[in-house]
Amino acid sequence: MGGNWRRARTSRRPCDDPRDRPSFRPVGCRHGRARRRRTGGWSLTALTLDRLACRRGGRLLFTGLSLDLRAGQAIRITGANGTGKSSLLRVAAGLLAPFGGTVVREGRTALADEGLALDRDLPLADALGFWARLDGRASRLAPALAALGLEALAPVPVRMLSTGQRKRAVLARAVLSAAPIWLLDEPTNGLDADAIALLERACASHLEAGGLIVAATHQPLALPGAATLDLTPFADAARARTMAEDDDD
Ligand SMILES: Nc1ncnc2c1ncn2[C@@H]1O[C@H](COP(=O)(O)OP(=O)(O)OP(=O)(O)O)[C@@H](O)[C@H]1O
Repeated sequence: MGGNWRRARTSRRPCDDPRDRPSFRPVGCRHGRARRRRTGGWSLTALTLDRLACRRGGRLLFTGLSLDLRAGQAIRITGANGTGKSSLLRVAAGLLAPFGGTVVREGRTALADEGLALDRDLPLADALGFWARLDGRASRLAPALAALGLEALAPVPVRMLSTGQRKRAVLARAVLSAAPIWLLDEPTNGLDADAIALLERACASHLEAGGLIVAATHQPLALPGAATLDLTPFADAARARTMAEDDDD
């Protein structure tokens, strides 16, 4: 996952199609700017996707997706396999260039996906500690391990972790990162009920502190004040656009 963790950068690219108009704004929630000021968290946190289109493998996956998230807000992204949820997160993280539209990130970004990026031969605490030191967050290692119930696994080599334990380690990195923007790709994959409860608590704390969360998930995930965005209509719009362009040829 080392390649998936990036300092915030702002990318702007003109939308190539003014027809891409539908927008989605999550409802405001009680975790807002006032709370961020109270917690003394990040100075500015926002993620704005404007008329985003994504193309992969020569195929337009979705188009016309707009989203504006501020401090304390969260959204769940749903949609059938292959609609482009993971791709959307990669575009939002700045790892994949949008085909159309713009992405503006205000704040550092942590993408927690299937990648692990922890030294497999190190004990978990040392492997996570490597990143914690890089981020100047060594003192937060123990709380991050505790947040995902990993204390007992601290001395266990990463290669010996189970699927769910590895997923918890990935999520612990998000907690440890101090990045206000969390992009979580199928965060509940492999987690048992207790671990999901811990994840939900960690997410609630993050929002309370003025962070924001985008979670692509097929599973229920309780996120305070979160709306749900179904990617299907945006994938349908992409299909319709592709068909119209084919007809024009
Ligand atoms: N590196 C890549 N190169 C080309 N095409 C890709 C690449 N990665 C993904 N795709 C394609 O993009 C489409 C969307 O994939 P993506 O993983 O974003 O969907 P998803 O909605 O997250 O799916 P799932 O629910 O199965 O996780 C798929 O058809 C996939 O084959």
